[in-house]
Amino acid sequence: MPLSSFSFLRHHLPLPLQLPPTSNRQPPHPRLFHLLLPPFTPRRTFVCQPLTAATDDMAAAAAAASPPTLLEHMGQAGTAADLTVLVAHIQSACKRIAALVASPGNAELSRAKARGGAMAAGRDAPKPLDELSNDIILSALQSSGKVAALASEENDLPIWISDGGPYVVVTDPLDGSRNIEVSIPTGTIFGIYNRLVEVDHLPLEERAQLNSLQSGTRLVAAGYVLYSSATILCISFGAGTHAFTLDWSTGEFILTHPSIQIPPRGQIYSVNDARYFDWPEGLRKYIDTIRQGKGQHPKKYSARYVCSLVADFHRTLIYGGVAMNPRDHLRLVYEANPLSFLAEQAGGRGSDGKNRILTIQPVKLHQRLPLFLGSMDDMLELESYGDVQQKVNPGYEV
Ligand SMILES: O=P(O)(O)OC[C@H]1O[C@](O)(COP(=O)(O)O)[C@@H](O)[C@@H]1O
Repeated sequence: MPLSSFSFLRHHLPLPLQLPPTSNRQPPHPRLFHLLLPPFTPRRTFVCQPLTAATDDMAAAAAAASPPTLLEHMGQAGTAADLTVLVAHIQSACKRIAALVASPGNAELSRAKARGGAMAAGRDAPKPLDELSNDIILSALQSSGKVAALASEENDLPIWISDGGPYVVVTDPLDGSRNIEVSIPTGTIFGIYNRLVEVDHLPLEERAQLNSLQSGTRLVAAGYVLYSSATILCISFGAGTHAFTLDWSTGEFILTHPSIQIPPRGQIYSVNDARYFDWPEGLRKYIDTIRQGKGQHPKKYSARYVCSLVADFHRTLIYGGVAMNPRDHLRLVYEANPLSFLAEQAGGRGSDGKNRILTIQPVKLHQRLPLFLGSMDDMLELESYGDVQQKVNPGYEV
């Protein structure tokens, strides 16, 4: 029996698991039904019948009805061919990073570290995962043939890849990697710009620099990949924010959250509040007020802080509220800009406490700033306190 027939049947056999009648859970995603099926048994002999034209039609109809993969979605949206090729390479790189962060090798890395440097030294020393992730992304971008320059958190200077590449990519290849040893979610963040053809005549270093310091308003696309209980790729091409979940059985990112709209107001604030005593008066007042349910929204807010930017942002995008790091810590070019673009495309806001992030002109590749992201009403209320940027930044150990 051809494999495709199996795959068709897996999608059409009745579900053996019934949801409890009182449950308000959504039924599982159609592409994931087969994961709930028990292993194939000879009792289901009818599945071995050859497929007829009718079943072929049904298979085609089912394929048309199922949610698209990332690349199918881009095809339907009429995305430029060059951009589709580039995103195809980025998604492949991120699947490799997803496997890397889940690999048993990490446990050995952390045990060796805990033993106090018993790891191999020099050329044989294992590379930290953020460096490995950077290598994976660089190599994917090189083989895409679509990238002129890459600016990454892991490199002091932008890397010039190819004169003819139509795009420039900025990235934090593995944010939150300090959490890896305890299996807390991590993420890749990326932004895509057009190459500035008007500076093609400049010396290479200057060209690379100018291309990487483009203002966030010029982003063509931006996204993140969250490596957590599910691997989720969230992306915007400037027409809404959409999230795709990796189906490990097929290796495809499947559209699971089309046209995300961040609720105008949430009930969650996300901040490292061990720094309360270093915060300015305005921020303290804001947090004190919403905690007590005395703000514009009459409910008491809850606190959630993973300390992993992509995870904190993803939750905020779906549930609403505000995620913030009020000190000069997060990076404008490859963290704040892409995430603000996604927030805005979902109806939310990204600011440094005063200004819209996307309008801040970067002057340095690794420039840091306070970052506030979230629901429109929560953000406006927060900014109305004026004094929310933390000026004291002693460089906390943890
Ligand atoms: O220590 P803080 O101020 O809570 O910062 C935590 C933030 O720093 C990050 O870990 C990023 O920091 P690094 O770029 O130094 O890895 C984010 O994932 C997280 O949101």
